[in-house]
Amino acid sequence: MSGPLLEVRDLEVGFGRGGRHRVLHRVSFQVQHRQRLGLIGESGSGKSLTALAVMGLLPDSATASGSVRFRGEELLNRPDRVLARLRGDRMAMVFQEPMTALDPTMQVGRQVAEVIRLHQGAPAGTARQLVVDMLSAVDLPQPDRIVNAFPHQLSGGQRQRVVLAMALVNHPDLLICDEPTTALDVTVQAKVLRVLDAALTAEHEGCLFISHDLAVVSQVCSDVLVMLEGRIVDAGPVTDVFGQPRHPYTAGLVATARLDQVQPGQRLPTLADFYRPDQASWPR
Ligand SMILES: Nc1ncnc2c1ncn2[C@@H]1O[C@H](COP(=O)(O)OP(=O)(O)OP(=O)(O)O)[C@@H](O)[C@H]1O
Repeated sequence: MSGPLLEVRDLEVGFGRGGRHRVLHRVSFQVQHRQRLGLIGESGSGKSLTALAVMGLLPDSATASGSVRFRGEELLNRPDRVLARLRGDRMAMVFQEPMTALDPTMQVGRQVAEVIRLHQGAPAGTARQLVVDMLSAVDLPQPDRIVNAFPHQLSGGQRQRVVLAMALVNHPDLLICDEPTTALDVTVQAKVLRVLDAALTAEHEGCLFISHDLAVVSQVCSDVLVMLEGRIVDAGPVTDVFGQPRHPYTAGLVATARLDQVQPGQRLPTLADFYRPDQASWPR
């Protein structure tokens, strides 16, 4: 397909009467097919609101203007039934805290099956094998047992992998991740990132990956946007933006993350340096 997967142009979001308290200022960027675009910036810079605007999940108190086009179709300020059709089907989102996406009263297998049923129309029974395959693909141990577990019986990292399974099971074109591993400890974080990397590689999905962690973004993403006080201040391939930052704010971020010790021209390590996903094992 020609044209970008996602095109955000002059997105402005404000709160208060008439959106007078503006928090996003003329935010413009594109996500191409198969591109992994990182979005970094400090707390309060506007990363989450950017993602929520794309997903049509801004709070009612927000006023938004500009344009958000997904595969050429305008989404901004469209009715919720149009956006609900796209969410979980062509676009999916993973939040920082897995319990926001999970129902504590329902077995996780049923929750994954429910997503399949809603969007693929499959009867609940036929989905079971696909659910087990999906839980196995996100590297959950004993998936045929975990399918019957309730969220509170799983660890944080296991829950986030269930959420990833729910986000990926309908093969969305665009996956938005908002700090998906921030709540996890470092080893579990690495595991969830490996699963995500394998999924994105196997499915050729586009990804908007929000993080405040430059090292994580340099591992997962090919390109990056740097956001400061509601504006994009730097953008480009990860190696360029982190290797030769143009904006002083980016230079400061890089200095504190010590990514400046990477020699010019030297490739930053990526997950592929540590892990080769088995593309054939990804369930369909
Ligand atoms: N519902 C709301 N009402 C008023 N202001 C809000 C609301 N939600 C967010 N904001 C403001 O918008 C700005 C951007 O918030 P946003 O959540 O997008 O930041 P962020 O970069 O994702 O931060 P974090 O990394 O902490 O999640 C902040 O100044 C925040 O206070």
